[in-house]
Amino acid sequence: MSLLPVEIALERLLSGASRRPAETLAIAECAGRVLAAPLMALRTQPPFPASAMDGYAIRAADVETVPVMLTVIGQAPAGLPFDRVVGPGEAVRIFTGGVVPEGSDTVLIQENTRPINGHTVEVTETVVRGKNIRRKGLDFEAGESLLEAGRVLDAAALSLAAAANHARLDVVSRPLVAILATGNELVPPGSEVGPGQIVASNMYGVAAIAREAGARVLDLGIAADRDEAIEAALARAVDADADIIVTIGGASVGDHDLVQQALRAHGAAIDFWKIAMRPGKPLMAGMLGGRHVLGLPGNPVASLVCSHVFLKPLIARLAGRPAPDGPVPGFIGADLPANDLRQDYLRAIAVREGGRLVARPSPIQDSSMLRVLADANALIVRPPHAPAAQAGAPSALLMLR
Ligand SMILES: Nc1nc2c(c(=O)[nH]1)N[C@H]1C(S)=C(S)[C@@H](COP(=O)(O)OP(=O)(O)OC[C@H]3O[C@@H](n4cnc5c(N)ncnc54)[C@H](O)[C@@H]3O)O[C@H]1N2
Ligand code: MOO
Repeated sequence: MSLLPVEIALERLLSGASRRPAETLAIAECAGRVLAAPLMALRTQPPFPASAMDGYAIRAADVETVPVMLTVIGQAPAGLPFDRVVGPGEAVRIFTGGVVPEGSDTVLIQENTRPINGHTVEVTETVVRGKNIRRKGLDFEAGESLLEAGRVLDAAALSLAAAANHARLDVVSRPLVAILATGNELVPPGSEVGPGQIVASNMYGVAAIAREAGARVLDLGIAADRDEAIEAALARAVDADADIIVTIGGASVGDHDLVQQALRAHGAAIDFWKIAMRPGKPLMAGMLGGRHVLGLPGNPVASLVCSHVFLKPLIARLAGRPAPDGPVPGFIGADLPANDLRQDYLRAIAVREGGRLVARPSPIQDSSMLRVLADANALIVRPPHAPAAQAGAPSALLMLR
């Protein structure tokens, strides 16, 4: 049986994925969202020559020789411009953010002056012309492009957008990921668990990965291993206009693995099934009327590893976000046997040792073991047919946290 290499599967998955349309939101709602269009400045900042310090607006020529007395002719606090021209021998008391009045060319910090009375100030230090003035447009000019489309709206980007006078922003709308668990044996967490039953756990981890990647999530609950049950859940996903339908379980070859059959019956075209990876071999992908379908294997670790490797980049593509971080270079902390045809994702604990990131794999790599995955902070990525390797050998590491 031929298994599709991970890279080719990912390429095929992403080749059919494009960015969702934009929506306009109040700026207060935009933290962490992605700009859908370049952002232009609606105003100039600062909009006037502004004082950077508390002190006096003066003419530099007047203080070439110090000490010298100047006549204080008024005040310019922030928000209240002084409306007369500063002449020779004159000063205006100014505060940080105040408009530098016409006629003055410099702001002298108040620490270098000594007020004599309300109308006279003694200047004790000379100052370079232009000092402590933020020129008009120092930060940006009206009409300038400030942020690129695709920029994730972090703290600085949001404040910049607000400073440029945008109350609403065009952002990429978030994809909706509908998640369906399948299996007769599954019961929700907190249930009385009967004989042979298993607590459904995967949905929570998959949903967390989806949200973190920038998606909204619709929980379709648990469907029994019956065509009608699975199809009814698929119909709900279509009604909700999900961009990605994720199924969990029923992806393999057993008599009760009905997901692929139900998907086809519902009109889905399956693009690929079975990947050269461990865990995650039975992963399938396809399209259902313009929606992406990702069939994750049921084994808990397989479903989460596949979500990191496939679901995250797919969501990023739809959400207009940069591709998630790929593996980083590191080293293995234990001897590893030669690998077979499946790319391995070994659960490991990576630590920094003398500037090197060294990952020690868990001795048991069973794809049912969530505790091992929760303890791990990295996956050692071993390519297909990698030869046996000794502790200290380099290896790619996909960091989980
Ligand atoms: N003859 C073969 N058998 C299997 C193969 C194979 O190639 N040939 N592949 C194995 C691999 S690899 C995997 S992975 C599993 C996955 O198969 P399914 O996707 O069909 O998963 P299920 O059979 O439905 O479940 C497997 C396992 O996981 C538990 N499970 C399922 N859903 C959840 C959930 N939402 N939360 C928690 N646990 C879940 C389920 O109870 C089973 O124990 O197939 C191998 N078999
Ligand atoms: O590869 Mo399956 O994905 O867990 O055992």
